[in-house]
Amino acid sequence: MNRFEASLERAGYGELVVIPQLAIQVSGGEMLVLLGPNGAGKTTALKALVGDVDVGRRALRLDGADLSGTPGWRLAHAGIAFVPDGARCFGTATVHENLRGAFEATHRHADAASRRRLFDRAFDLFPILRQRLDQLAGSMSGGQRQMLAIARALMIQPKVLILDEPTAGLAPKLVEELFEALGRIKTTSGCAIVMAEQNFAAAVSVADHCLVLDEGRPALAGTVEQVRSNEKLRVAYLGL
Ligand SMILES: Nc1ncnc2c1ncn2[C@@H]1O[C@H](COP(=O)(O)OP(=O)(O)OP(=O)(O)O)[C@@H](O)[C@H]1O
Repeated sequence: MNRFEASLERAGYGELVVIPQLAIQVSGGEMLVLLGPNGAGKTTALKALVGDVDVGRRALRLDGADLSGTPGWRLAHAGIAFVPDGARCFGTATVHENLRGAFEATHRHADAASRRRLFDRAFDLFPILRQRLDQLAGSMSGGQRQMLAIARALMIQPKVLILDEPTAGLAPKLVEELFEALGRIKTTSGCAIVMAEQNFAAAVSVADHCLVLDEGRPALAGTVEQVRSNEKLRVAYLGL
C-alpha cells in the first residue's frame, strides 16, 4: 500500500513565512482533507509539497523512498500528481490532446493497450470527457475543465494525488459528482489523496482524515469521524 509522508518548515513567499511547520501522512486508499478559512495557508502548503513555493526544509517519503531532493518537475515521474486550483488545462487544445499530452509526458514507451486502459478509466470516471473528446478545453464549463484537469493527473497513474480546492465555484450537483468520482479514485486505484477544501460538509462524504489549518498552523487533526462526532471541535473549527 502506498504511504505518503511529508513535512515542511518555513514555507512561504520570500520573507513571508506562511507555514512555519507542518507534517502530513496519508496511506493509499485514503484521503486527507486540508481545511481552513481563506488565507489559512492551504494552497501554500500544497504548493510547498510539490516545490512550487519557497521552503526552508521539505521532506517527502513515498513508500519508504526519500523524495526530499526530487525537484518539483520530477515528482510526476515519481508518482505524485498535483492538480492546482482553477481547473487548469490547455485551453486551445482538445480534450483528447490534453489527455494524450499528460499520458505521453510520463509514459513515452507505454504500449497501446495500457494507453487504452488509462483512457477508458478516465472516461469511466468522467463520461462527459468521452463525449467531448474533440472539443477545445477552453470552451468547456468550469466543472468539465476540472474533470479534465483531474483526468490529466490520473494519466500519470499517480500513487499520490494532490488537489487544491477542486470544487471551488462549482454548482452543488457538480460538487457531488466530483466527490463521488474522487471516492471511486480513492477506493479503486489505491491512490493516496491530499485535498485542500473549504467545504467540510461536502468533503466528509469522501475524506478519511482531516487537518485544519489556522493561520498556517495545524489547529486540529484527526479522523473525519473523530471531528464529526465531537460537537465542540466541529463548532470551533468547522462552524457546523
Ligand atoms: N504569491 C504570493 N505572494 C505573497 N503572499 C501570498 C502569495 N500567495 C498567497 N500569499 C499569502 O499567503 C497566505 C496564505 O494564502 P493561501 O492562498 O495559501 O491560503 P488558502 O488557505 O489556500 O486560502 P484560499 O482558500 O483563499 O485559497 C495569505 O496571507 C496570502 O495573502
